[in-house]
Amino acid sequence: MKLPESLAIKSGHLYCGDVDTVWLAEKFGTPLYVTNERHVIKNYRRFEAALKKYVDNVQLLYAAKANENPVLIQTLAREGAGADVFSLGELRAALEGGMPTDKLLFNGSSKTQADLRAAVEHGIRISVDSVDELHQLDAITQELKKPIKIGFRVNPEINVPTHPKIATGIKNSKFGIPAEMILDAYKQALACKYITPVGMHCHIGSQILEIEPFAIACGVIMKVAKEITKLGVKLEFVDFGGGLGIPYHRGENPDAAPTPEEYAAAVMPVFVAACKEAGISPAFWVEPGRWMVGESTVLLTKVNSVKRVHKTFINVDAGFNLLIRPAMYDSWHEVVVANKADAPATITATVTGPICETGDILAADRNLPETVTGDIVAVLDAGAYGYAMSSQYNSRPRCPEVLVNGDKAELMRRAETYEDMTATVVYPSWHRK
Ligand SMILES: Cc1ncc(COP(=O)(O)O)c(C=O)c1O
Ligand SMILES: N[C@@H](CCCC[NH3+])C(=O)O
Repeated sequence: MKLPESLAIKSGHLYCGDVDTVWLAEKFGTPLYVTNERHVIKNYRRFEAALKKYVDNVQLLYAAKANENPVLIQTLAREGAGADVFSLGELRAALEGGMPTDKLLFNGSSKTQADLRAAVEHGIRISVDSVDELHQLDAITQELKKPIKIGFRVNPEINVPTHPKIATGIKNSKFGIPAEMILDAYKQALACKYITPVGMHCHIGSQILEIEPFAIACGVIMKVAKEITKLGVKLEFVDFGGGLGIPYHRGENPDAAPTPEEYAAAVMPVFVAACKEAGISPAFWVEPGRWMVGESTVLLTKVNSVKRVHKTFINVDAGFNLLIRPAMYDSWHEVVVANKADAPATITATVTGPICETGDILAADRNLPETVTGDIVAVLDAGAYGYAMSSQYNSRPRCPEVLVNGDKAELMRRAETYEDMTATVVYPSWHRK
């Protein structure tokens, strides 16, 4: 199996950077998320360099939803990243991570008045998702007498080869405004006293392993850019969203995941030509989440027991409470027995979590080395939508997260406790002791 660059095998153990994951599991306990910071930094630099080969005016907005740990956001902020934020919580994480407000875009198809108000008060650009939202924003800006720059999210109506639950730019998606209705939205925005439309936003979906849809979307969006320029909109940015997939299948028949260089080679010429034709020079914005952090992280989990019945179950201490992707999208994550990382596969087994649901399977029917109680199983490529989508289901406190940099390894989030989980519980008066 071709491991992600964040990992290596040394003396039979799986390493993250220069740190033995088996040692990490012992020191910090399991389950444990472990992230290679240098890998995240490398990814950021590579993505930015690929785009900057074509135009200088490029801004990467890390999709904070993929992994909103403020430490990682700080890592990316130091590299110059901004963020796509989808909630007040993500906004706060981005600000705490040190991202400047002019590198943030407040996204969302169902924003509250409080969301809009916060964006206006912080002076953060907003991706407006409906004309109704525009009118609400108009009222807020008039009340606060504060100007705000916006873009609209355009739905390019493109089918993408990914799981239907994460295809966002398809015709019947809840996101964005269809291209045929967008001119009217911009006209209405131009008429608002404190609102200046300066941008355009789209996002066609996530975990996309083909490049063509990105280039097609760019063409559709830039056609709209030309039209709205004619209306009098002075475009400062066009944001093409995220979506670049990673190779979750790493064994036989590995995923042929596109690279940022391939992405840039397909998309940037379309963008550059369309800008030239329309006589505009907006910044090129992009919102990678998964590609930035997905491969950087493993979830370490200990084997509680091995059950040999009609098949072999390896029962581990992490389940869909900590990594919901396999249960939610039937996603594939490679698993490696971290303390037997170069041992030959001799059994076929299913790695199951401790949650009281049949669907709590992390990896089904995998070829693994002989595995026993106490072994450490590493679930690969868990950095995006892993901890971020975790829960406390079955009253299980969330596990800690460790950040590795070279040979250094420290907590970037401690384990939750029972007290953390119940801190918000309030007993009604007739229940008090
Ligand atoms: C608006 C928006 N931008 C960016 C992303 C990040 O996508 P990905 O993690 O696939 O790069 C998403 C998630 O799909 C999104 O909804
Ligand atoms: N949560 C999804 C990706 C959705 C991206 C957010 N729009 C996943 O784990 O693959």
